[in-house]
Amino acid sequence: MRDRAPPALGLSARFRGRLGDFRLDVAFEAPDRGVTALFGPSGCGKTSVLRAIAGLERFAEGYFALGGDVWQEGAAFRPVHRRPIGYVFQEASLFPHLDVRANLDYGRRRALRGGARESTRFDDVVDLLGLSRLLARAPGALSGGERQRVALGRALLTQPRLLLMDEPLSALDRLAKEEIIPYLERLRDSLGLPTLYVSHDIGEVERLADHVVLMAAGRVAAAGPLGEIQSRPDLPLARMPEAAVTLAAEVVAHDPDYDLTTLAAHGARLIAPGAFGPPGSRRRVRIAAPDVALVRDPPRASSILNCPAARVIEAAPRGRGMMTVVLALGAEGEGARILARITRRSWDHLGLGPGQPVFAQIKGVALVSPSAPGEEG
Ligand SMILES: Nc1ncnc2c1ncn2[C@@H]1O[C@H](COP(=O)(O)OP(=O)(O)OP(=O)(O)O)[C@@H](O)[C@H]1O
Repeated sequence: MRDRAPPALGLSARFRGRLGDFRLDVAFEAPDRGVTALFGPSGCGKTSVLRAIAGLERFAEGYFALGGDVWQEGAAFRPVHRRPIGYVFQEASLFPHLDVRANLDYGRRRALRGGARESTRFDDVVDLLGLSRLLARAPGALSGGERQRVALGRALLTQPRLLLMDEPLSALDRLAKEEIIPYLERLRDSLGLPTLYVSHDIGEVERLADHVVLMAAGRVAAAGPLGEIQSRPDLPLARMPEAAVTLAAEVVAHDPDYDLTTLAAHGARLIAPGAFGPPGSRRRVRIAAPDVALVRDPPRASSILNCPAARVIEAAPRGRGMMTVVLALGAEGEGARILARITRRSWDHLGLGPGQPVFAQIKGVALVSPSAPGEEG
């Protein structure tokens, strides 16, 4: 009998070993839905973890299970061709002699021949990724962003149970990135396919990830829901100059006269400029730490539209003169966490400390996903 608990229903990974001089020693769990970002600086081992999960790399010690299905444990090792994964790389490697339709169909036929059940249908993938106008084109006649959408479609049609994406946007310019991200968001929101997404771009992580595995030097520094990892002052995200927290919010109403939308986040109602869809639409908003000021009493007149009640949870010094303050929204601090970046002098003058009720003057509430996927082609 092994003295290990039965595998959790999510995704569970543990790899330990060497690649040349590099030592990898990681263990993490993630939900079996949504996007989990593997985030960390260049060379910290993100790609090696993906390759290990795909079965392309075999470390001295390894364990991997998804939804109770164990792919690797001890001497047991399921070979790469028997792992139900879709792999999307930095650069799409499409067959140049096949048109887009045949490229997409290639993955689908192979999976079905291998006995996979067709749970992701061709037409649905074409629709989801806006590929219908591209089907007759040769890969050489596609833009970089279009090629990546086709590569993604091909990966989805292999009927994977896990999608692995290794910096899929890093070879694209900014405009092409902006074009493709809404498709990735749509995929995340409509398929529910567990996805491991490697990136060292915090902007991509803020937009796409639900969960984050923060890596450094071959190890896992922390893992958890995005908002939790962003708002922990002991972790590097909260220490970055552009530290921010992304919150899940629901559209409550749009005021057409002023073109302002009211959103309900956990613990506060927030107002943001623009129209974000009908009431009930779920959106992500981003609040940057340097955009948040703290006041003890609600201001009587201010141009700042958002000043929700909050409680101070904790604070950490940033350099000699600044503080990063963690707040919980809501009069009792029952809501989501956000960060404020204030001077140490303000911290002292306001007599702030853990548990203190405050009002958070939020200068900017930005929608993280401003646009729906564009027209196809
Ligand atoms: N086959 C190998 N032999 C020796 N060293 C390797 C091998 N593969 C990767 N490495 C080293 O392992 C370390 C981790 O590489 P890895 O590609 O996993 O990092 P990463 O976080 O994905 O980096 P990047 O963001 O730059 O892609 C690097 O120092 C790399 O040089």
